[in-house]
Amino acid sequence: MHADTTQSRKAAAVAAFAGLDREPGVPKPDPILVVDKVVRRFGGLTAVDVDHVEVQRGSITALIGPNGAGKTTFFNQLTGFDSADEGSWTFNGKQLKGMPAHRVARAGMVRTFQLTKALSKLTVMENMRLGAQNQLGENFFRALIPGSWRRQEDEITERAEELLERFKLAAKRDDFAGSLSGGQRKLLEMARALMVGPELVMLDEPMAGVNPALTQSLLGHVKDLREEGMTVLFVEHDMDMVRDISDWVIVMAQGAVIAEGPPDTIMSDPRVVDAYLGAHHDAPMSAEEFEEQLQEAEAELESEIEEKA
Ligand SMILES: Nc1ncnc2c1ncn2[C@@H]1O[C@H](COP(=O)(O)OP(=O)(O)OP(=O)(O)O)[C@@H](O)[C@H]1O
Repeated sequence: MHADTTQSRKAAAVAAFAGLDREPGVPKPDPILVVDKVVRRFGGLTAVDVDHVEVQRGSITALIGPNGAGKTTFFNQLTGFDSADEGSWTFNGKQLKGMPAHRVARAGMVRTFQLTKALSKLTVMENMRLGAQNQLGENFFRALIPGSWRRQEDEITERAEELLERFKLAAKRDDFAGSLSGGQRKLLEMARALMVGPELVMLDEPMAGVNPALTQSLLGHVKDLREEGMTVLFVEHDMDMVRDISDWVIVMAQGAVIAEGPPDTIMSDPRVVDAYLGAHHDAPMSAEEFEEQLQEAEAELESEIEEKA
């Protein structure tokens, strides 16, 4: 990828958000995904209650929020791994509600999954091939045409090999996925999702368990997806990553979208600070805020010591 293309993709993403209201549900200039009134209840608990949200095509959008905010449940609904009780959503203008996961993937929207125990016992290559099969579903008619199944198999292997090369996992091709490091697992999760050539890639905590030495390389891979014209929506607790790579941030709390905005200002939005503090979760503090907190805590400690003395 040439530097000027890289610049223009990033610049286009930034320009698309310039001047937008920082309100939940704000319309985007060219949304690839539009969600309306999606609700998911578990018994008496309303895990997701999203009134309206849009994801801008060609951008990297972060979905953040305290533990239990409903981010994973929302991801599962949009990608057909769980059903919504109410609401609808369109991807490229096409209604997706009720569509099973493999058809959602075929339509161009995929989500990554953290490597499960069962997948850890398969090789890297088997994981890649399975990724394609699961996502594509079975095509019985094609399977009946002599030779076409074989051809499809060869195409899958070829694509898997290209992706493993790109993600620097080619040497690990025949190793068990469970033997990979945290960062390599994340690369495999991303590579698997790309097996179906998606337009929108939804990453589930791409930084979880990654050694700091690999952070930059992983961030680079995520940025590359945008440079290739894909849209990225990711759930992440690592605020450094959110600041570093996202063009726009959507914040969920108690199932609803409570704030949206660019990464440099969203962390100081009082609604966001309240949501994190209310949930007793690590607040996304700036260095200055952290310093302030530290000084307050030290002052409190000193006064306690003085009182006791
Ligand atoms: N299958 C389920 N059955 C019952 N309750 C569920 C189920 N899945 C999720 N929940 C509940 O729904 C709420 C939202 O959970 P969810 O995992 O979507 O939040 P999250 O924002 O992804 O949290 P985290 O950041 O900790 O992963 C939580 O209160 C959770 O306990």
